Amino acid sequence: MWKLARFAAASNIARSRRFSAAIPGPCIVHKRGADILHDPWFNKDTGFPLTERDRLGLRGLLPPRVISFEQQYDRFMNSFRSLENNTQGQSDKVVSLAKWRILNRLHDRNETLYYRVLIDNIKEFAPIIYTPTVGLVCQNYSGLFRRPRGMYFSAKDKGEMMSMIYNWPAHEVDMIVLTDGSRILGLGDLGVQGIGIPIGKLDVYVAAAGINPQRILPVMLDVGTNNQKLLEDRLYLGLRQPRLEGEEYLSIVDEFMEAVHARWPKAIVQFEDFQMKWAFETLERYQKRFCMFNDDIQGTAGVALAGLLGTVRAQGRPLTDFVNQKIVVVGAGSAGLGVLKMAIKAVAKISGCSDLAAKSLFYLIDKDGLVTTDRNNLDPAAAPFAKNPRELEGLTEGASIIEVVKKIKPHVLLGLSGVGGIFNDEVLKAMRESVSTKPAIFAMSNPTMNAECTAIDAFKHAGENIVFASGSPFENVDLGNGKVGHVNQANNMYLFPGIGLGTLLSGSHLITDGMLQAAAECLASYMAEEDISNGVLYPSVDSIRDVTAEVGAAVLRAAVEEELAEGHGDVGPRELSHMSKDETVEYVRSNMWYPVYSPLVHEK
Ligand SMILES: NC(=O)C1=CN([C@@H]2O[C@H](COP(=O)(O)OP(=O)(O)OC[C@H]3O[C@@H](n4cnc5c(N)ncnc54)[C@H](O)[C@@H]3O)[C@@H](O)[C@H]2O)C=CC1
Ligand SMILES: CC(=O)C(=O)O
Ligand SMILES: [Mg+2]
Repeated sequence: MWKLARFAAASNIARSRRFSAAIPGPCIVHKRGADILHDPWFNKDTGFPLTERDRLGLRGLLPPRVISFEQQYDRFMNSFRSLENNTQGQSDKVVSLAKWRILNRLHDRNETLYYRVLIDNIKEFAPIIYTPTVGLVCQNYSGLFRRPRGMYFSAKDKGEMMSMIYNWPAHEVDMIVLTDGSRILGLGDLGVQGIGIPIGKLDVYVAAAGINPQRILPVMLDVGTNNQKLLEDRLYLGLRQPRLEGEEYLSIVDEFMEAVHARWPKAIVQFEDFQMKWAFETLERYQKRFCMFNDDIQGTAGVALAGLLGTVRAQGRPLTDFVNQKIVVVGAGSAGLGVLKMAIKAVAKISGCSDLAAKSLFYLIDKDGLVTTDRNNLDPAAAPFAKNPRELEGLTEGASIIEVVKKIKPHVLLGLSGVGGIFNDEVLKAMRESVSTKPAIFAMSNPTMNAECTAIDAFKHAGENIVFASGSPFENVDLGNGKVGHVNQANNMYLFPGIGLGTLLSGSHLITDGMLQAAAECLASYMAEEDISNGVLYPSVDSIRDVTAEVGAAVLRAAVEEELAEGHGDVGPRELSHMSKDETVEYVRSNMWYPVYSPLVHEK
């Protein structure tokens, strides 16, 4: 497929072509001398040409030789490779943190070079700046902290946020990722240390969607933590108080959202890793007022839906067969319930059945087992998906995963529980009895330690004909005799960058269900039949810019259809509505920022 080839892994030829790209337009800078060297947005290290050194008062502040961008790139990659060699034999944790540190130092020093190495090596570096290593970084944040990144709003800042927001140095902000640190991946409440997640997600935005890094803002809303270990840790950098609750909590989030909206009315706010109750409540509260979405509920749902549709195709069945699938979802949190909501709508749409009929495909399990209407204190959020035990033929309230799998013999077993290893040998072996010709196992919880099972165990116990996907990356599995068990990465990183970029370019002031559904449908149809039949449901992370261009275009076109598109920059709603599908993809692609050194022009 041409589109897959376009942004395939950076071969040397492709790279050298990019290094000799046309001269970029100038960039205005309001500082001079050492201040520029200490600003990672503008710093070029030894790459400043001599004329620029003169113009900007840098002469004498750098060693005399000018090093090209390509040489700087190679120098960094050589250091990275030496680090890999020098850390051989050390624990995974030590190696991962060492890799994160070397990348982070570059990020802090020279963003242009940092994002270039990230874009060109996204498959290798995503597991460092994103899941799983970002989880380890968050767990150790207070010890790893050297310099701040993003903004921190705390419960102590109540009443001050409207002025604080102006402390951010950039005039324009397009994309904000916000967390309160209450449910960081599957690692629980990490308080202020959760800032690593917005930083990592925004790095993916820059790498995958080409959002300009000068227009991104990671934000931590520190309302305290209920993590006793952190409260007792003398190095902990957040507020040492229990989390705010109820109206006190909401008033902090309200104030932040209003402050953002006042300064940057078009900025998109992605809510990330909020505990379930606040994830749903804030989505409900803001989705019709602000340009926002919740990635764990909505982004994850779209990626899982694309995977579920892929599993129907992988069995050689038409999509209308979705209605005959049996799907067990383990985890009734923000992610699991988000998946159910979107998937049920999709089943009803594809097969023309009622929502009620669509619901009957799904079995929901949480920490107390199978969710049924017999449950005492049934969570209202899970209630719409609770089974009537009278219709279950032998399964009762609270049935365990193994009981449900043995009884139902599902086509798909999907985990969003945050509990590592919960798909144990027995559960995986029971999946051999699945009624599907290609049973699917999605161990979507992050980071790696929290995955419901490993790829090796899945292929070993559930059989070689399964389709496997995980939230964090695993290596493909060698099945012997030259056969390979393909590992898909079912992670919302395939959607959120396109949702953000498509919304930004549409100029819509809201993110609607229609726009999100368009994103999911686009991802679902991205893979060719041949790949799908080989169990390859998602594209390689190497082609993430291409995926994002397609997803972004789908989101933009949905906004146009819903008459929400107000345009962006010089391109107004009329021009957007006249673009063909291919033109929209090209338009989105051409708006992706790409890291090159721009000539710097000083202005007072
Ligand atoms: N792959 C991806 O793109 C994404 C993965 N996730 C992952 O999903 C996980 C859950 O996220 P949320 O839904 O936001 O968390 P959550 O805390 O809202 O929900 C967790 C759910 O798992 C259930 N659970 C806990 N222990 C269980 C057990 N022993 N058996 C069965 N169910 C159990 C809980 O009852 C709850 O319903 C996290 O690990 C997160 O990293 C979340 C979003 C995206
Ligand atoms: C991927 C993601 O958003 C999560 O694990 O929470
Ligand atoms: Mg998340």
